[in-house]
Amino acid sequence: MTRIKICGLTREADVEAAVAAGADAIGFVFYAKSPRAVTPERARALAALLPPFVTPVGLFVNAPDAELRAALDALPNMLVQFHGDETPADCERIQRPYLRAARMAPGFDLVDFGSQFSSAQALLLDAHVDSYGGGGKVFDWSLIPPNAASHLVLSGGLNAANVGDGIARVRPWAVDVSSGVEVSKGIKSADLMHEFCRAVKRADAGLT
Ligand SMILES: O=C(O)c1ccccc1N[C@@H]1O[C@H](COP(=O)(O)O)[C@@H](O)[C@H]1O
Repeated sequence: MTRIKICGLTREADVEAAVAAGADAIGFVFYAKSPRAVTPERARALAALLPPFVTPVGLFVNAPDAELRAALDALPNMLVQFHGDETPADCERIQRPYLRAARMAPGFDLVDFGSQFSSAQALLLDAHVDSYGGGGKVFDWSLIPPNAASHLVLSGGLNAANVGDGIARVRPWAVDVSSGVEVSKGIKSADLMHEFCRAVKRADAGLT
C-alpha cells in the first residue's frame, strides 16, 4: 500500500478534504519564501483537525534554530521534512523522526546521500528546482538507483495522471504531492485531491 502525503495546506477546508480523500500525512510549510508558508500557530490550528493516524509533517528549508524550535514546540507530534541544505548533524540535533529531501538531478549520488542520512526515516525524492521545492517539476525517475534506501517517498510534479506510472516504476513507500492538487499556490482542490488518492489506490491494485 502506497502512503499518501499532501503538502502545503493552508486552509481548514483543505485539511478536511485531504483527510476525506485518504491522505496519510499532511504537510505544513515553514519556509517564509514559499507561497504556502504558515506560522506555527496556524499549523497548530490546522493540525488540530487531523484524526488519529493522520500524521502532520513540518517542512523546513535551512531554518534558523529558533524558528525550527518554535514550530516543533507548537506541534509536538510532527514529523519533520528537511528540504534544504541541512547536514546530518542539523537533522539529528532536533531528536525527532525526520525525512530528508534529495534534490534529484543528473549526477546526483543518491546512494552516498542515503548513507550520509542513514538516520532519516525516509528519503524524499524531489526534482532539483531553484526554489528548493514545490515547483511541480518531474525528475527523471531512471536516476533512482535500485535499493537506494529502505523507504523512499516519491515527489516532484506528481498528479493524478502520472502518479500511477511513478508507483509502478519506482515502487515507493509513499508519494507526496503539492502543486498537482492545487487550483493556485497554497489553495488545494478537493476534487484533485480525491482524483490523486484514487489514482494511487488504482496503482496499488495494479490497475494502471
Ligand atoms: O511547497 C513548497 O512551497 C515548498 C517550498 C520549498 C521546498 C519544498 C516545497 N514543497 C515540497 O516540494 C515537493 C514537490 O512539490 P510539487 O508536488 O512538485 O509541487 C513536495 O515534497 C513538497 O512537499
